[in-house]
Amino acid sequence: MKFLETRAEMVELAASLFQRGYSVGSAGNISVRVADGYLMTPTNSSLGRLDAESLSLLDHGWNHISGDAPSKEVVMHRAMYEARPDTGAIVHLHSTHVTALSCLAPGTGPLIKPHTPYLVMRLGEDIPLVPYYKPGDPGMERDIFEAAREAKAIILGNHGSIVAGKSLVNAVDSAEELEVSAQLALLLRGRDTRPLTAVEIDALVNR
Ligand SMILES: O=C(O)[C@@H](O)C(=O)COP(=O)(O)O
Ligand SMILES: [Zn+2]
Repeated sequence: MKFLETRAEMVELAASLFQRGYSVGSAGNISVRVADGYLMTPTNSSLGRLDAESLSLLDHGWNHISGDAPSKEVVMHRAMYEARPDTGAIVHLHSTHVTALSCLAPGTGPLIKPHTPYLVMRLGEDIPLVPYYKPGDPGMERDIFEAAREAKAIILGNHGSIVAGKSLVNAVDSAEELEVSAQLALLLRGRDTRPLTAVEIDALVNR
């Protein structure tokens, strides 16, 4: 996809997420891999009101080249691209149900169990949790890298989610699926449920 089309797609999909309540205020950020490096949402920008020409452009070494100053979460995005080299775009959200799950006291099992096939097909069987870091803290780099090697979606303790995709459309679709799965997990909490079996999961993952 050409550079101008990529910028336009970022503005359009970010606005769509915002309009449907997946982000509010200036929460969340998005990056997309481009020929010269990475396009990223500027810090303190609203996903609902991005300006294509103000998007931050960073080179392959994540140095700021043009546009407004990038999101404070450069290190978080960088760690995920490094852990998953096939990543074309990353979406970080504070969507309500994922964030609610991320604030629960740590338990023994996974926050989101594999109850539905679409979750497993899109995001795999396990969604890891990385413990709380202050937003923008470069200290999270190792934890994000390790978690991202195992999964394309991560729950950020007391914060939200970060999701990688091969393309921006793919990352947005997956972030939406994660949010709905978190909502289901909260609805099912404390109930006797039937997660998919190992055989059923295998048939989805290896289909
Ligand atoms: O939660 C935070 O502060 C950041 O992770 C965030 O979502 C928005 O930060 P910027 O992208 O720097 O605006
Ligand atoms: Zn955030």
